[in-house]
Amino acid sequence: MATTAPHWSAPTTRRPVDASVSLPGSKSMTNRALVLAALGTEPTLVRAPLLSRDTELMAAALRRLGAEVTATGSGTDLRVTPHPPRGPATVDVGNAGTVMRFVPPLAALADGPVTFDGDARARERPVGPLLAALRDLGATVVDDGRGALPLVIHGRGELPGGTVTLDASSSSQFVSALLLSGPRFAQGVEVRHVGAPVPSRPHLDMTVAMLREAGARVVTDTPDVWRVAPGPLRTTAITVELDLSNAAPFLAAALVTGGRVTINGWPENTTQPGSVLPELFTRMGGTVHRDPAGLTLHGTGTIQGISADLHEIGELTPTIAAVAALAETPSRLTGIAHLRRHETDRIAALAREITRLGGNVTELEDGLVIEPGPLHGGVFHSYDDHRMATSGAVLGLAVPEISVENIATTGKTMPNFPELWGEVVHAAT
Ligand SMILES: O=C(O)C1=C[C@@H](OP(=O)(O)O)[C@@H](O)[C@H](O)C1
Ligand SMILES: C=C(OP(=O)(O)O)C(=O)O
Repeated sequence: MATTAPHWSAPTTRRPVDASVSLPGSKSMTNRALVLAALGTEPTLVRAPLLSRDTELMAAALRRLGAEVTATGSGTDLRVTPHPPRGPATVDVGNAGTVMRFVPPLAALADGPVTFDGDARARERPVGPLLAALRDLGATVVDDGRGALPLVIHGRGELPGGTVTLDASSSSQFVSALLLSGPRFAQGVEVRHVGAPVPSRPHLDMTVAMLREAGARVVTDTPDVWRVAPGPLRTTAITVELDLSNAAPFLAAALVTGGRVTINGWPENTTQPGSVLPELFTRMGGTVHRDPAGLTLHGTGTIQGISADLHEIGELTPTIAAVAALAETPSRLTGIAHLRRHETDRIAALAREITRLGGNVTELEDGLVIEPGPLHGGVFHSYDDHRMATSGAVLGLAVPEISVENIATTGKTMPNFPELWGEVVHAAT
């Protein structure tokens, strides 16, 4: 008989946390690195990758398409040996947006059919504009008739490529997906976005920067137009930065407890959206200090609410909303309608769960208004969403007796979250 794991009691502390934290690698950079390496001309060492559900799904997908992906050294790096992509193959995308969007263009280069399916939620997440773009670029795509998973790409071993126009307002990953495989299309690719602004700009910058690092020629001199020239990807090593999005709940712990958290090895220059966290959490009441060891956030004992357009940094919303629910003044978080099609409808889920704990939250079409007020304990549901689970943990620091349902869902991007969180809270002075 199937058993359900017990809810996880989120640790509460009345004392300031005082900890230095070493975080695993970035999901977004790991999965880009794996795709670029699989499309390369020679074996590539991916250093310090994230090992989690999303990256294992990506590695498995690339293996299905013929690449070799193996652990090397002490098991902390991955070696990718590319081979021409081939079908027939079946790819499980789980609920990983990066696998669901980045692998279909690569499958369009395969010789043979490639079938994609995933978790129930994956069938609800948008992929239609990407599929239409692939068809325009010469691919044969058979979907379920709704422009969603499950789908089959019937590759012929090459793709003409060329210029394509699409609406990427529901996910930046459509553009990243086409650009990442673009060097291998016969004519390269020119992607033109039309429609409401593309979200998650830093992730597009990350795609462009990593393509260039791997030897691709990318032109971005016109807003909303990206051109990738055809040519080889001659990468031999890619180093993955630590995951700044998963740094968010740990920095929040300093703010919420009036303590100190240092994120070891914070990168000096980065395209990750988490680079805005120091400024954002300063506005919410913290102070930030950088030195060669890393980035330190000190909480001051007060938490201010914030008015912020989070369109570019949507994936940080669940943590920011949790901090906002503990603030002394109201917050207004906007520009994040696209979060309704993330791992779960994050706007509805945050509103429901914070309200359930006594909070005062108004759901907007594109965001949340969060008013100050006392919270009480209860079950915080995670909706199979890693970032919902970690926001429950942030609330639990200050509110006794919160239990998070399905903390294991943090395994999507951070399997060691519960242990590391326990160590940080334990390190309260
Ligand atoms: O390219 C990426 O690695 C990502 C892009 C963003 O997706 P959306 O643009 O769909 O929000 C982000 O939310 C996601 O977590 C990771
Ligand atoms: C939206 C996210 O993930 P995905 O890559 O599945 O889109 C996320 O990690 O917050």
